[in-house]
Amino acid sequence: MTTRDTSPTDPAVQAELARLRDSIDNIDAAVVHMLAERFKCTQQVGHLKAAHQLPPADPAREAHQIARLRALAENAKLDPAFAEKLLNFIISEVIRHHEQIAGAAEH
Ligand SMILES: O=C(O)C(=O)C[C@]1(C(=O)O)C=C[C@@H](O)C=C1
Repeated sequence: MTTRDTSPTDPAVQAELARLRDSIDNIDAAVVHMLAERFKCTQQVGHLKAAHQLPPADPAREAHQIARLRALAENAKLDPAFAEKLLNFIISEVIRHHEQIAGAAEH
């Protein structure tokens, strides 16, 4: 049998896989809920920035967040490069939202 074989496995292995997948599903749900809360906050930041003509991006704040997240990741034994990439991905979406809000406020 190879590792790619899809034939039925030992029931104990199936049960362990199902148990781990239940935990993964719970964690993924928590991540989605936490991201939704974060985006609710950043939407408010976007409106505040647009109302006061502040730029969508704040590179100094981002540098601080990245340094902090990398340290947290290292303590948590998570790859800091991955944590940085993930934060940059989220922030780039936030900046896109901020730009849309600012654009809409101009009209
Ligand atoms: O804190 C801000 O000024 C934000 O707009 C929020 C946020 C973030 O998502 O954390 C997004 C864009 C900025 O460049 C920095 C941080």
